[in-house]
Amino acid sequence: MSVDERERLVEATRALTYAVAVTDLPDEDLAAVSEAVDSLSRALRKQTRKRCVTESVTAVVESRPVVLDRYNPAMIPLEVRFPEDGTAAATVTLNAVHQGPTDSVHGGVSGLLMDNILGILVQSKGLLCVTGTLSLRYRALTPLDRPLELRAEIVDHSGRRVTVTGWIECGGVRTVEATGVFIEVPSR
Ligand SMILES: CCCCCCCCCCCC(=O)SCCNC(=O)CCNC(=O)[C@H](O)C(C)(C)COP(=O)(O)OP(=O)(O)OC[C@H]1O[C@@H](n2cnc3c(N)ncnc32)[C@H](O)[C@@H]1OP(=O)(O)O
Repeated sequence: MSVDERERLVEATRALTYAVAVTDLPDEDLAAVSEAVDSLSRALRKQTRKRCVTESVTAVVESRPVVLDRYNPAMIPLEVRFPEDGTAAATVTLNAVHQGPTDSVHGGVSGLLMDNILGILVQSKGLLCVTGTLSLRYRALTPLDRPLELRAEIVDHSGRRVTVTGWIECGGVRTVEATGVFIEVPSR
């Protein structure tokens, strides 16, 4: 399968996930849909690989934007830009698939987004790290269906520890603040 066809399949699958999350069809109409979806799963499983397709970490450089999790339909694709001020930035809109119990973005999903943008900023500097500690402060509910602005900046690098802060804003209101301590590891 070519990469473009894979991306098309992943996009279609995300659209299906959204449709499943919000469909209000009566139960009697769902059986046929489930049957069709099961049949698609069987078709795809005829040939599988062990892990999801990902971009190589060493391909992440601050001179060009990168899309994280482009080929994993269960993750949130994040196009990360690296402005000249040395930070990382991304814009993303989430929907009902990622809702928490308060009709807003699930807090764990916000944590995932923060881990990703903080981590990829560190990686873009050529530092191979894993997340050691990630702290989050939820200042306000993060809305669904509206563009969210994500940002990350490195505030300290001492020894193997790289400290990064980041935040999520919506309409100029900061809803989440994060601090991550990333630990340099030997390249595998
Ligand atoms: C397209 C592709 C995109 C690629 C880019 C994608 C970006 C996505 C980002 C997601 C990244 C992840 O989710 S990574 C997955 C989640 N993280 C993990 O699973 C990490 C699991 N933990 C570990 O592997 C380990 O505990 C390590 C590597 C973190 C540390 O073990 P170690 O190597 O033995 O190091 P150790 O000697 O203990 O400590 C080294 C130094 O770090 C400090 N240190 C150690 N742990 C911590 C900690 N949790 N918080 C603070 N500081 C710590 C120590 O005090 C010490 O400081 P000093 O005494 O030297 O001063």
